[in-house]
Amino acid sequence: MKLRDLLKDIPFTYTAVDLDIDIREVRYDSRAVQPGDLFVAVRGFATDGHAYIGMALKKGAVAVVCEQAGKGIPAVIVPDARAALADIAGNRFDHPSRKLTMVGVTGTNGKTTTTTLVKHILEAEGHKVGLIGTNQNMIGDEVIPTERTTPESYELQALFARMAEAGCTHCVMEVSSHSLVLDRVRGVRFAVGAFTNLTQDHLDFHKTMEAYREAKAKLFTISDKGVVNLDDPVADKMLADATCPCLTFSADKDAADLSAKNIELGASGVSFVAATRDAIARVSLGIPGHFSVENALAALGVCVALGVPLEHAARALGTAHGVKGRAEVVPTDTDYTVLIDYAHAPDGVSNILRTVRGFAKGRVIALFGCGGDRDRTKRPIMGHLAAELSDYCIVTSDNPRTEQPEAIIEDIVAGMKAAKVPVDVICDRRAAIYHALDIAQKDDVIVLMGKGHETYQEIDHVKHHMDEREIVADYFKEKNV
Ligand SMILES: CC(=O)N[C@H]1[C@@H](OP(=O)(O)OP(=O)(O)OC[C@H]2O[C@@H](n3ccc(=O)[nH]c3=O)[C@H](O)[C@@H]2O)O[C@H](CO)[C@@H](O)[C@@H]1O[C@H](C)C(=O)N[C@@H](C)C(=O)N[C@H](CCC(=O)O)C(=O)O
Ligand SMILES: Nc1ncnc2c1ncn2[C@@H]1O[C@H](COP(=O)(O)OP(=O)(O)OP(=O)(O)O)[C@@H](O)[C@H]1O
Ligand SMILES: N[C@H](CCC[C@H](N)C(=O)O)C(=O)O
Repeated sequence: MKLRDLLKDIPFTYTAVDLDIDIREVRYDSRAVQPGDLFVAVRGFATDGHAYIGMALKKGAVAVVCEQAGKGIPAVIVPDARAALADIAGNRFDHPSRKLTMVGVTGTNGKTTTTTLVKHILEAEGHKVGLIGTNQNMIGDEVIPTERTTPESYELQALFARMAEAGCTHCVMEVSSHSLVLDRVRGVRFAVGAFTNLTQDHLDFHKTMEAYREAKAKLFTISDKGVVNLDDPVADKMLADATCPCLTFSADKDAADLSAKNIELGASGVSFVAATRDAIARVSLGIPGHFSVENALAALGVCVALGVPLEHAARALGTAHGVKGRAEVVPTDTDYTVLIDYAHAPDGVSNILRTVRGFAKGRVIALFGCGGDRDRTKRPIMGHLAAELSDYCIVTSDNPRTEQPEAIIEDIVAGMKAAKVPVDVICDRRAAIYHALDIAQKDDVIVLMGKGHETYQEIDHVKHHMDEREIVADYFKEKNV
Protein backbone atom coordinates (compact mmCIF):
# COMPACT_ATOMS: atom_id res chain seq x y z
CA MET A 1 0.00 0.00 0.00
CA LYS A 2 1.21 3.55 -0.66
CA LEU A 3 2.11 5.66 2.38
CA ARG A 4 -0.31 8.33 1.15
CA ASP A 5 -3.21 5.83 1.25
CA LEU A 6 -2.31 4.65 4.72
CA LEU A 7 -2.51 8.27 5.88
CA LYS A 8 -5.93 8.94 4.36
CA ASP A 9 -8.04 11.31 6.53
CA ILE A 10 -5.22 11.72 9.08
CA PRO A 11 -3.92 15.27 9.67
CA PHE A 12 -0.10 15.29 9.35
CA THR A 13 2.98 17.15 8.18
CA TYR A 14 6.07 15.45 6.76
CA THR A 15 9.77 15.81 6.15
CA ALA A 16 12.23 13.93 3.92
CA VAL A 17 9.70 11.35 2.87
CA ASP A 18 8.04 10.40 -0.41
CA LEU A 19 4.32 9.93 0.19
CA ASP A 20 4.05 7.68 -2.86
CA ILE A 21 6.48 5.14 -1.48
CA ASP A 22 5.19 1.57 -1.18
CA ILE A 23 4.88 0.25 2.36
CA ARG A 24 5.37 -3.47 2.94
CA GLU A 25 3.90 -3.63 6.47
CA VAL A 26 3.11 -1.33 9.40
CA ARG A 27 4.96 -1.90 12.70
CA TYR A 28 4.75 -0.22 16.07
CA ASP A 29 7.51 -2.34 17.60
CA SER A 30 10.96 -1.65 16.17
CA ARG A 31 12.01 -5.22 16.97
CA ALA A 32 9.57 -6.51 14.36
CA VAL A 33 10.58 -4.09 11.56
CA GLN A 34 11.66 -5.54 8.22
CA PRO A 35 12.94 -3.77 5.11
CA GLY A 36 10.19 -1.71 3.45
CA ASP A 37 8.10 -1.28 6.61
CA LEU A 38 6.53 1.83 8.12
CA PHE A 39 7.40 2.29 11.81
CA VAL A 40 4.92 4.07 14.07
CA ALA A 41 6.66 5.46 17.19
CA VAL A 42 4.22 5.34 20.11
CA ARG A 43 4.90 7.02 23.47
CA GLY A 44 4.21 4.31 26.04
CA PHE A 45 4.19 3.87 29.79
CA ALA A 46 7.31 1.75 30.03
CA THR A 47 9.27 3.37 27.21
CA ASP A 48 8.95 5.72 24.25
CA GLY A 49 8.76 4.42 20.68
CA HIS A 50 10.63 7.56 19.56
CA ALA A 51 13.76 6.10 21.17
CA TYR A 52 13.65 3.25 18.66
CA ILE A 53 13.34 5.26 15.46
CA GLY A 54 17.07 4.78 14.76
CA MET A 55 16.78 1.02 15.26
CA ALA A 56 13.72 0.86 12.98
CA LEU A 57 15.52 2.77 10.21
CA LYS A 58 18.59 0.55 10.58
CA LYS A 59 16.36 -2.49 10.14
CA GLY A 60 15.04 -1.06 6.89
CA ALA A 61 11.99 1.03 7.77
CA VAL A 62 11.36 3.38 4.83
CA ALA A 63 9.34 5.90 6.81
CA VAL A 64 8.38 6.72 10.37
CA VAL A 65 5.14 8.08 11.81
CA CYS A 66 5.94 9.99 14.99
CA GLU A 67 5.23 13.10 17.04
CA GLN A 68 8.68 14.62 16.50
CA ALA A 69 11.73 13.69 14.46
CA GLY A 70 15.33 14.78 14.01
CA LYS A 71 16.65 16.31 10.78
CA GLY A 72 16.84 14.04 7.76
CA ILE A 73 14.52 11.36 9.20
CA PRO A 74 11.87 10.27 6.66
CA ALA A 75 9.08 11.24 9.01
CA VAL A 76 5.36 11.84 8.99
CA ILE A 77 4.54 14.01 11.99
CA VAL A 78 1.22 13.58 13.76
CA PRO A 79 -0.05 15.08 17.04
CA ASP A 80 -0.80 11.66 18.58
CA ALA A 81 1.00 8.61 17.22
CA ARG A 82 -1.11 6.07 19.11
CA ALA A 83 -4.28 7.54 17.61
CA ALA A 84 -2.60 7.64 14.19
CA LEU A 85 -1.70 3.95 14.54
CA ALA A 86 -5.39 3.09 14.93
CA ASP A 87 -6.34 5.27 11.93
CA ILE A 88 -3.56 3.78 9.80
CA ALA A 89 -4.70 0.29 10.79
CA GLY A 90 -8.24 1.15 9.67
CA ASN A 91 -6.91 2.38 6.32
CA ARG A 92 -4.54 -0.57 5.92
CA PHE A 93 -7.36 -3.12 6.26
CA ASP A 94 -10.00 -0.95 4.60
CA HIS A 95 -12.10 -0.46 7.73
CA PRO A 96 -13.29 -4.07 8.00
CA SER A 97 -15.42 -3.40 11.09
CA ARG A 98 -17.80 -1.51 8.78
CA LYS A 99 -18.57 -4.84 7.10
CA LEU A 100 -19.51 -6.42 10.44
CA THR A 101 -22.29 -5.80 12.92
CA MET A 102 -20.15 -4.87 15.90
CA VAL A 103 -21.08 -5.63 19.51
CA GLY A 104 -18.87 -4.32 22.33
CA VAL A 105 -19.15 -5.34 25.97
CA THR A 106 -17.42 -3.43 28.76
CA GLY A 107 -17.52 -3.80 32.56
CA THR A 108 -15.21 -5.00 35.31
CA ASN A 109 -16.66 -8.50 35.37
CA GLY A 110 -18.85 -10.54 33.08
CA LYS A 111 -17.42 -9.47 29.72
CA THR A 112 -16.09 -12.88 28.73
CA THR A 113 -19.25 -14.65 29.82
CA THR A 114 -21.62 -12.13 28.23
CA THR A 115 -19.79 -12.02 24.88
CA THR A 116 -19.72 -15.82 24.77
CA LEU A 117 -23.48 -15.93 25.41
CA VAL A 118 -24.17 -13.30 22.72
CA LYS A 119 -22.12 -15.30 20.21
CA HIS A 120 -24.08 -18.43 21.10
CA ILE A 121 -27.44 -16.69 20.63
CA LEU A 122 -26.46 -15.10 17.32
CA GLU A 123 -25.20 -18.44 16.05
CA ALA A 124 -28.50 -20.03 17.00
CA GLU A 125 -30.07 -17.35 14.78
CA GLY A 126 -27.94 -18.64 11.91
CA HIS A 127 -25.17 -16.03 11.84
CA LYS A 128 -21.43 -16.59 11.56
CA VAL A 129 -19.89 -14.73 14.47
CA GLY A 130 -16.41 -13.57 15.42
CA LEU A 131 -15.37 -13.24 19.08
CA ILE A 132 -12.61 -11.19 20.68
CA GLY A 133 -11.88 -11.55 24.37
CA THR A 134 -9.76 -12.61 27.31
CA ASN A 135 -9.95 -16.38 26.82
CA GLN A 136 -9.48 -16.49 23.07
CA ASN A 137 -10.43 -14.93 19.78
CA MET A 138 -12.67 -16.88 17.41
CA ILE A 139 -13.66 -16.69 13.78
CA GLY A 140 -16.78 -18.83 13.76
CA ASP A 141 -15.48 -22.10 15.28
CA GLU A 142 -11.81 -21.39 14.57
CA VAL A 143 -9.92 -20.55 17.76
CA ILE A 144 -7.12 -17.97 17.69
CA PRO A 145 -5.07 -17.69 20.89
CA THR A 146 -4.74 -14.24 22.42
CA GLU A 147 -2.57 -12.45 24.97
CA ARG A 148 -4.90 -9.60 25.71
CA THR A 149 -8.59 -8.89 26.43
CA THR A 150 -8.69 -6.23 23.70
CA PRO A 151 -5.73 -6.40 21.30
CA GLU A 152 -3.79 -3.37 20.01
CA SER A 153 -5.57 -1.45 17.23
CA TYR A 154 -3.46 -2.93 14.45
CA GLU A 155 -4.05 -6.56 15.49
CA LEU A 156 -7.69 -5.72 16.07
CA GLN A 157 -8.22 -4.38 12.56
CA ALA A 158 -6.36 -7.37 11.13
CA LEU A 159 -8.70 -9.67 13.04
CA PHE A 160 -11.80 -7.83 11.79
CA ALA A 161 -10.48 -8.25 8.26
CA ARG A 162 -10.04 -12.00 8.76
CA MET A 163 -13.55 -12.22 10.18
CA ALA A 164 -15.12 -10.34 7.29
CA GLU A 165 -13.09 -12.39 4.81
CA ALA A 166 -14.28 -15.63 6.44
CA GLY A 167 -17.90 -14.59 6.07
CA CYS A 168 -18.67 -13.47 9.61
CA THR A 169 -21.61 -11.09 9.75
CA HIS A 170 -21.12 -10.17 13.41
CA CYS A 171 -18.21 -9.54 15.75
CA VAL A 172 -18.78 -9.65 19.49
CA MET A 173 -15.90 -8.26 21.49
CA GLU A 174 -14.80 -7.40 24.99
CA VAL A 175 -13.87 -3.74 25.17
CA SER A 176 -11.53 -3.27 28.13
CA SER A 177 -11.19 0.11 29.82
CA HIS A 178 -7.51 0.09 28.77
CA SER A 179 -8.55 -0.27 25.15
CA LEU A 180 -10.91 2.69 25.38
CA VAL A 181 -8.25 4.93 26.90
CA LEU A 182 -5.46 3.70 24.64
CA ASP A 183 -7.34 4.16 21.36
CA ARG A 184 -7.34 0.45 20.50
CA VAL A 185 -10.97 0.65 19.29
CA ARG A 186 -10.60 4.09 17.73
CA GLY A 187 -12.46 4.18 14.43
CA VAL A 188 -14.75 1.28 15.33
CA ARG A 189 -18.49 1.99 15.45
CA PHE A 190 -20.53 -0.47 17.53
CA ALA A 191 -24.10 -1.34 16.60
CA VAL A 192 -24.58 -2.15 20.28
CA GLY A 193 -22.40 -1.42 23.29
CA ALA A 194 -23.14 -3.03 26.67
CA PHE A 195 -22.09 -2.29 30.25
CA THR A 196 -22.12 -5.10 32.83
CA ASN A 197 -20.80 -3.46 36.03
CA LEU A 198 -18.12 -1.34 37.65
CA THR A 199 -16.22 -2.48 40.72
CA GLN A 200 -12.67 -2.01 41.87
CA ASP A 201 -9.85 -3.16 39.59
CA HIS A 202 -7.08 -1.63 37.49
CA LEU A 203 -6.53 1.39 39.76
CA ASP A 204 -2.83 1.08 38.94
CA PHE A 205 -3.78 2.32 35.48
CA HIS A 206 -6.86 4.50 35.97
CA LYS A 207 -5.90 5.87 39.44
CA THR A 208 -9.50 6.65 40.48
CA MET A 209 -12.80 4.83 40.18
CA GLU A 210 -14.27 7.87 38.42
CA ALA A 211 -11.56 7.81 35.75
CA TYR A 212 -12.14 4.07 35.39
CA ARG A 213 -15.89 4.67 34.96
CA GLU A 214 -15.33 7.48 32.45
CA ALA A 215 -13.13 5.13 30.40
CA LYS A 216 -15.97 2.62 30.21
CA ALA A 217 -18.54 5.32 29.47
CA LYS A 218 -16.65 6.13 26.26
CA LEU A 219 -18.16 2.99 24.73
CA PHE A 220 -21.54 4.74 24.70
CA THR A 221 -20.17 7.58 22.60
CA ILE A 222 -19.09 5.19 19.83
CA SER A 223 -22.17 2.96 19.77
CA ASP A 224 -25.52 3.30 17.99
CA LYS A 225 -27.38 1.70 20.90
CA GLY A 226 -26.47 1.00 24.50
CA VAL A 227 -27.42 -1.76 26.94
CA VAL A 228 -26.87 -0.78 30.57
CA ASN A 229 -27.15 -2.68 33.85
CA LEU A 230 -29.56 -0.57 35.88
CA ASP A 231 -28.60 -2.43 39.07
CA ASP A 232 -25.08 -1.05 39.01
CA PRO A 233 -24.58 2.01 41.26
CA VAL A 234 -23.06 4.03 38.39
CA ALA A 235 -25.85 3.20 35.91
CA ASP A 236 -27.29 6.73 36.06
CA LYS A 237 -23.92 8.29 35.28
CA MET A 238 -23.35 5.87 32.41
CA LEU A 239 -26.77 6.73 30.98
CA ALA A 240 -26.13 10.45 31.42
CA ASP A 241 -22.80 10.23 29.56
CA ALA A 242 -24.22 8.12 26.72
CA THR A 243 -24.78 9.84 23.39
CA CYS A 244 -26.91 6.93 22.08
CA PRO A 245 -30.30 5.60 23.15
CA CYS A 246 -29.92 2.92 25.84
CA LEU A 247 -31.92 -0.13 26.82
CA THR A 248 -31.66 -0.88 30.55
CA PHE A 249 -31.77 -4.27 32.24
CA SER A 250 -32.23 -5.23 35.85
CA ALA A 251 -32.49 -8.30 38.02
CA ASP A 252 -34.63 -6.48 40.57
CA LYS A 253 -36.16 -3.28 39.18
CA ASP A 254 -39.38 -3.34 37.17
CA ALA A 255 -38.50 0.09 35.76
CA ALA A 256 -35.91 -1.48 33.46
CA ASP A 257 -36.63 -2.14 29.77
CA LEU A 258 -35.63 -5.76 30.34
CA SER A 259 -36.08 -7.36 33.73
CA ALA A 260 -35.79 -10.74 35.43
CA LYS A 261 -38.57 -12.09 37.61
CA ASN A 262 -39.03 -15.30 39.59
CA ILE A 263 -35.28 -15.81 39.81
CA GLU A 264 -34.20 -19.27 40.95
CA LEU A 265 -30.57 -19.92 41.85
CA GLY A 266 -29.34 -23.52 41.82
CA ALA A 267 -26.05 -25.35 42.21
CA SER A 268 -25.75 -25.93 38.50
CA GLY A 269 -27.43 -22.86 37.05
CA VAL A 270 -30.06 -20.17 37.21
CA SER A 271 -33.54 -19.74 35.81
CA PHE A 272 -35.86 -16.76 35.60
CA VAL A 273 -38.53 -15.10 33.52
CA ALA A 274 -37.24 -12.33 31.26
CA ALA A 275 -39.68 -9.59 30.40
CA THR A 276 -39.51 -6.62 28.06
CA ARG A 277 -42.39 -4.18 27.53
CA ASP A 278 -43.84 -6.42 24.83
CA ALA A 279 -42.43 -9.91 25.31
CA ILE A 280 -41.85 -12.46 28.04
CA ALA A 281 -39.75 -15.63 28.00
CA ARG A 282 -38.49 -18.30 30.39
CA VAL A 283 -34.70 -18.48 30.65
CA SER A 284 -32.46 -21.16 32.06
CA LEU A 285 -28.71 -20.91 31.97
CA GLY A 286 -26.35 -23.65 33.16
CA ILE A 287 -23.91 -21.32 34.97
CA PRO A 288 -24.52 -20.79 38.70
CA GLY A 289 -24.58 -17.53 40.63
CA HIS A 290 -26.72 -14.43 40.76
CA PHE A 291 -24.20 -12.76 38.46
CA SER A 292 -25.24 -15.29 35.81
CA VAL A 293 -28.69 -13.70 35.80
CA GLU A 294 -27.03 -10.34 35.11
CA ASN A 295 -24.82 -11.76 32.36
CA ALA A 296 -27.82 -13.50 30.80
CA LEU A 297 -29.80 -10.24 30.90
CA ALA A 298 -26.89 -8.35 29.34
CA ALA A 299 -26.70 -10.91 26.53
CA LEU A 300 -30.46 -10.88 26.03
CA GLY A 301 -30.44 -7.06 26.02
CA VAL A 302 -27.75 -6.96 23.32
CA CYS A 303 -29.62 -9.45 21.15
CA VAL A 304 -32.97 -7.69 21.59
CA ALA A 305 -31.26 -4.40 20.67
CA LEU A 306 -30.00 -6.15 17.52
CA GLY A 307 -33.55 -7.17 16.67
CA VAL A 308 -33.49 -10.82 17.80
CA PRO A 309 -36.90 -11.79 19.27
CA LEU A 310 -36.65 -12.24 23.07
CA GLU A 311 -38.13 -15.75 22.88
CA HIS A 312 -35.44 -16.86 20.39
CA ALA A 313 -32.62 -15.42 22.47
CA ALA A 314 -34.01 -16.92 25.68
CA ARG A 315 -34.38 -20.35 24.07
CA ALA A 316 -30.79 -20.25 22.82
CA LEU A 317 -29.47 -19.55 26.34
CA GLY A 318 -30.88 -22.91 27.39
CA THR A 319 -28.22 -24.66 25.30
CA ALA A 320 -25.29 -22.37 26.17
CA HIS A 321 -22.28 -24.02 27.77
CA GLY A 322 -20.31 -22.56 30.64
CA VAL A 323 -17.16 -20.61 29.86
CA LYS A 324 -13.75 -22.15 30.50
CA GLY A 325 -12.42 -21.11 33.89
CA ARG A 326 -15.65 -19.47 35.01
CA ALA A 327 -17.26 -21.52 37.80
CA GLU A 328 -15.81 -24.56 36.01
CA VAL A 329 -16.13 -27.87 37.84
CA VAL A 330 -12.96 -29.98 37.63
CA PRO A 331 -13.96 -33.61 37.20
CA THR A 332 -12.75 -35.66 40.19
CA ASP A 333 -13.88 -38.96 41.56
CA THR A 334 -14.34 -37.64 45.09
CA ASP A 335 -17.10 -36.71 47.49
CA TYR A 336 -16.01 -33.06 47.45
CA THR A 337 -16.02 -30.52 44.60
CA VAL A 338 -13.19 -28.59 42.93
CA LEU A 339 -14.12 -25.38 41.09
CA ILE A 340 -11.91 -23.13 38.96
CA ASP A 341 -13.00 -19.51 38.69
CA TYR A 342 -11.42 -16.38 37.21
CA ALA A 343 -12.30 -14.16 40.19
CA HIS A 344 -9.30 -11.81 40.32
CA ALA A 345 -10.78 -8.66 41.84
CA PRO A 346 -12.83 -8.00 45.01
CA ASP A 347 -16.28 -8.23 43.42
CA GLY A 348 -15.44 -11.47 41.59
CA VAL A 349 -14.13 -13.02 44.82
CA SER A 350 -17.22 -11.94 46.71
CA ASN A 351 -19.58 -13.18 43.99
CA ILE A 352 -18.11 -16.61 43.48
CA LEU A 353 -17.68 -17.31 47.20
CA ARG A 354 -21.24 -16.20 47.98
CA THR A 355 -22.49 -18.35 45.12
CA VAL A 356 -20.61 -21.41 46.35
CA ARG A 357 -21.70 -20.74 49.91
CA GLY A 358 -25.26 -20.86 48.60
CA PHE A 359 -25.01 -24.50 47.57
CA ALA A 360 -22.01 -26.00 49.44
CA LYS A 361 -23.06 -28.60 52.00
CA GLY A 362 -19.56 -28.68 53.51
CA ARG A 363 -16.81 -26.11 53.93
CA VAL A 364 -15.85 -23.53 51.33
CA ILE A 365 -12.06 -23.68 50.86
CA ALA A 366 -10.79 -20.59 49.04
CA LEU A 367 -7.40 -20.70 47.30
CA PHE A 368 -6.11 -17.54 45.65
CA GLY A 369 -3.33 -15.04 45.08
CA CYS A 370 -3.11 -11.70 43.27
CA GLY A 371 -1.39 -10.71 40.05
CA GLY A 372 1.86 -8.76 40.19
CA ASP A 373 2.24 -5.41 38.36
CA ARG A 374 -1.47 -4.80 38.79
CA ASP A 375 -3.68 -2.79 41.18
CA ARG A 376 -2.07 -3.31 44.61
CA THR A 377 -4.91 -1.78 46.56
CA LYS A 378 -7.23 -4.66 45.70
CA ARG A 379 -4.99 -7.21 47.44
CA PRO A 380 -5.93 -6.69 51.14
CA ILE A 381 -9.59 -6.28 50.12
CA MET A 382 -9.54 -9.62 48.34
CA GLY A 383 -7.85 -11.15 51.40
CA HIS A 384 -10.47 -9.70 53.73
CA LEU A 385 -13.39 -10.87 51.56
CA ALA A 386 -12.00 -14.37 51.12
CA ALA A 387 -11.61 -14.76 54.89
CA GLU A 388 -15.12 -13.42 55.50
CA LEU A 389 -16.81 -15.58 52.90
CA SER A 390 -15.00 -18.92 53.19
CA ASP A 391 -14.28 -21.47 55.92
CA TYR A 392 -10.63 -21.99 55.08
CA CYS A 393 -8.20 -19.84 53.10
CA ILE A 394 -5.06 -20.84 51.30
CA VAL A 395 -3.13 -17.82 50.06
CA THR A 396 -0.74 -18.51 47.21
CA SER A 397 0.80 -16.97 44.11
CA ASP A 398 -1.07 -15.89 40.94
CA ASN A 399 1.02 -14.35 38.12
CA PRO A 400 3.74 -12.52 40.08
CA ARG A 401 5.09 -10.98 36.85
CA THR A 402 8.01 -8.77 37.93
CA GLU A 403 7.07 -8.61 41.63
CA GLN A 404 8.21 -10.89 44.45
CA PRO A 405 5.35 -13.35 45.14
CA GLU A 406 6.04 -13.22 48.88
CA ALA A 407 5.56 -9.43 48.85
CA ILE A 408 2.23 -9.77 47.02
CA ILE A 409 1.12 -12.36 49.57
CA GLU A 410 2.10 -9.98 52.39
CA ASP A 411 -0.22 -7.34 50.89
CA ILE A 412 -3.06 -9.88 50.74
CA VAL A 413 -2.53 -11.18 54.26
CA ALA A 414 -2.51 -7.62 55.62
CA GLY A 415 -6.25 -7.64 54.96
CA MET A 416 -6.77 -10.93 56.82
CA LYS A 417 -5.58 -9.95 60.31
CA ALA A 418 -9.09 -10.29 61.75
CA ALA A 419 -9.75 -13.60 59.98
CA LYS A 420 -11.80 -16.03 62.02
CA VAL A 421 -10.95 -18.91 59.70
CA PRO A 422 -7.65 -20.75 59.19
CA VAL A 423 -5.31 -19.00 56.75
CA ASP A 424 -2.46 -21.05 55.30
CA VAL A 425 0.19 -19.41 53.15
CA ILE A 426 1.85 -21.62 50.52
CA CYS A 427 3.60 -19.59 47.87
CA ASP A 428 4.04 -22.40 45.34
CA ARG A 429 0.64 -22.66 43.64
CA ARG A 430 0.98 -26.34 42.79
CA ALA A 431 1.86 -27.18 46.41
CA ALA A 432 -1.01 -24.97 47.58
CA ILE A 433 -3.50 -26.85 45.40
CA TYR A 434 -2.13 -30.17 46.68
CA HIS A 435 -2.63 -28.88 50.22
CA ALA A 436 -6.25 -27.92 49.47
CA LEU A 437 -6.88 -31.42 48.12
CA ASP A 438 -5.14 -32.94 51.16
CA ILE A 439 -7.41 -31.18 53.63
CA ALA A 440 -10.68 -31.48 51.68
CA GLN A 441 -13.42 -33.53 53.29
CA LYS A 442 -16.79 -34.85 52.15
CA ASP A 443 -19.10 -32.12 50.76
CA ASP A 444 -16.41 -29.39 50.81
CA VAL A 445 -16.04 -27.12 47.80
CA ILE A 446 -12.50 -26.01 46.91
CA VAL A 447 -12.56 -22.78 44.90
CA LEU A 448 -9.37 -22.13 42.92
CA MET A 449 -9.61 -18.42 42.16
CA GLY A 450 -7.80 -16.08 39.80
CA LYS A 451 -6.31 -18.21 37.04
CA GLY A 452 -9.52 -19.30 35.31
CA HIS A 453 -8.76 -20.33 31.73
CA GLU A 454 -5.06 -19.42 32.01
CA THR A 455 -2.68 -22.33 31.43
CA TYR A 456 0.47 -20.56 32.51
CA GLN A 457 2.05 -18.70 35.38
CA GLU A 458 3.90 -15.55 34.37
CA ILE A 459 7.11 -14.98 36.33
CA ASP A 460 9.46 -12.18 35.33
CA HIS A 461 8.24 -11.95 31.71
CA VAL A 462 8.35 -15.73 31.22
CA LYS A 463 5.16 -17.78 30.97
CA HIS A 464 5.62 -21.20 32.59
CA HIS A 465 3.07 -23.87 31.76
CA MET A 466 0.58 -24.28 34.59
CA ASP A 467 -2.89 -25.70 34.18
CA GLU A 468 -4.88 -26.13 37.37
CA ARG A 469 -6.90 -28.93 35.78
CA GLU A 470 -3.68 -30.88 35.19
CA ILE A 471 -2.44 -30.19 38.72
CA VAL A 472 -5.63 -31.64 40.17
CA ALA A 473 -5.38 -34.68 37.87
CA ASP A 474 -1.66 -35.13 38.80
CA TYR A 475 -2.58 -35.10 42.48
CA PHE A 476 -4.96 -38.00 42.09
CA LYS A 477 -2.50 -39.89 39.86
CA GLU A 478 0.29 -39.47 42.40
CA LYS A 479 -1.89 -40.42 45.34
CA ASN A 480 -3.27 -43.34 43.37
CA VAL A 481 -6.83 -42.41 44.21
C1 LIG B 1 -0.92 -0.33 30.10
C2 LIG B 1 -1.01 -1.00 28.78
O1 LIG B 1 -2.04 -1.49 28.42
N1 LIG B 1 0.11 -1.02 28.07
C3 LIG B 1 0.12 -1.54 26.70
C4 LIG B 1 0.81 -0.52 25.82
O2 LIG B 1 2.12 -0.42 26.33
P1 LIG B 1 2.88 0.92 26.25
O3 LIG B 1 2.22 1.86 25.32
O4 LIG B 1 3.17 1.39 27.61
O5 LIG B 1 4.23 0.40 25.57
P2 LIG B 1 5.73 0.53 26.02
O6 LIG B 1 6.19 -0.79 26.47
O7 LIG B 1 5.96 1.71 26.89
O8 LIG B 1 6.41 0.83 24.61
C5 LIG B 1 6.11 2.01 23.85
C6 LIG B 1 6.25 1.69 22.40
O9 LIG B 1 7.62 1.39 22.12
C7 LIG B 1 7.67 0.25 21.33
N2 LIG B 1 8.99 -0.39 21.51
C8 LIG B 1 9.38 -0.86 22.70
C9 LIG B 1 10.61 -1.49 22.82
C10 LIG B 1 11.44 -1.64 21.70
O10 LIG B 1 12.56 -2.20 21.71
N3 LIG B 1 11.00 -1.13 20.51
C11 LIG B 1 9.80 -0.51 20.40
O11 LIG B 1 9.44 -0.08 19.30
C12 LIG B 1 6.52 -0.60 21.81
O12 LIG B 1 6.13 -1.55 20.85
C13 LIG B 1 5.44 0.47 22.01
O13 LIG B 1 4.76 0.71 20.82
O14 LIG B 1 0.86 -0.96 24.49
C14 LIG B 1 1.58 -2.20 24.35
C15 LIG B 1 1.58 -2.54 22.86
O15 LIG B 1 0.28 -2.79 22.42
C16 LIG B 1 0.91 -3.31 25.16
O16 LIG B 1 1.66 -4.51 25.07
C17 LIG B 1 0.83 -2.88 26.62
O17 LIG B 1 0.08 -3.82 27.34
C18 LIG B 1 0.65 -4.21 28.59
C19 LIG B 1 1.75 -5.24 28.37
C20 LIG B 1 -0.45 -4.81 29.49
O18 LIG B 1 -0.18 -5.63 30.34
N4 LIG B 1 -1.69 -4.37 29.36
C21 LIG B 1 -2.79 -4.83 30.21
C22 LIG B 1 -2.84 -4.07 31.53
C23 LIG B 1 -4.09 -4.61 29.45
O19 LIG B 1 -4.14 -3.96 28.42
N5 LIG B 1 -5.18 -5.19 30.00
C24 LIG B 1 -6.50 -5.02 29.40
C25 LIG B 1 -7.60 -5.80 30.11
C26 LIG B 1 -7.81 -5.80 31.44
C27 LIG B 1 -9.14 -6.39 31.92
O20 LIG B 1 -10.23 -6.01 31.48
O21 LIG B 1 -9.05 -7.21 32.86
C28 LIG B 1 -6.60 -5.69 28.04
O22 LIG B 1 -7.36 -5.20 27.21
O23 LIG B 1 -5.99 -6.77 27.91
N1 LIG C 1 -21.75 -10.05 36.01
C1 LIG C 1 -20.82 -10.34 36.91
N2 LIG C 1 -20.71 -9.61 38.01
C2 LIG C 1 -19.78 -9.86 38.91
N3 LIG C 1 -18.91 -10.88 38.85
C3 LIG C 1 -18.97 -11.66 37.78
C4 LIG C 1 -19.93 -11.43 36.74
N4 LIG C 1 -19.74 -12.37 35.80
C5 LIG C 1 -18.71 -13.12 36.21
N5 LIG C 1 -18.25 -12.71 37.40
C6 LIG C 1 -17.11 -13.21 38.20
O1 LIG C 1 -15.96 -12.55 37.65
C7 LIG C 1 -15.05 -13.50 37.07
C8 LIG C 1 -14.61 -12.99 35.70
O2 LIG C 1 -15.73 -13.08 34.81
P1 LIG C 1 -15.56 -12.82 33.26
O3 LIG C 1 -14.36 -13.50 32.80
O4 LIG C 1 -16.84 -13.09 32.56
O5 LIG C 1 -15.29 -11.25 33.33
P2 LIG C 1 -14.42 -10.33 32.43
O6 LIG C 1 -15.09 -9.03 32.48
O7 LIG C 1 -14.25 -10.97 31.11
O8 LIG C 1 -13.02 -10.24 33.14
P3 LIG C 1 -11.58 -10.00 32.45
O9 LIG C 1 -11.66 -9.12 31.28
O10 LIG C 1 -10.76 -9.43 33.55
O11 LIG C 1 -11.18 -11.33 32.00
C9 LIG C 1 -15.83 -14.81 36.98
O12 LIG C 1 -14.97 -15.89 37.10
C10 LIG C 1 -16.83 -14.69 38.11
O13 LIG C 1 -16.21 -15.03 39.31
N1 LIG D 1 -7.26 -9.15 32.64
C1 LIG D 1 -6.84 -9.19 34.03
C2 LIG D 1 -6.61 -10.58 34.37
C3 LIG D 1 -6.04 -10.87 35.75
C4 LIG D 1 -5.86 -12.33 35.98
C5 LIG D 1 -5.02 -12.72 37.12
N2 LIG D 1 -4.63 -14.09 36.92
C6 LIG D 1 -3.79 -11.82 37.24
O1 LIG D 1 -2.78 -12.18 36.68
O2 LIG D 1 -3.86 -10.81 37.93
C7 LIG D 1 -5.60 -8.32 34.20
O3 LIG D 1 -4.74 -8.35 33.33
O4 LIG D 1 -5.51 -7.64 35.20
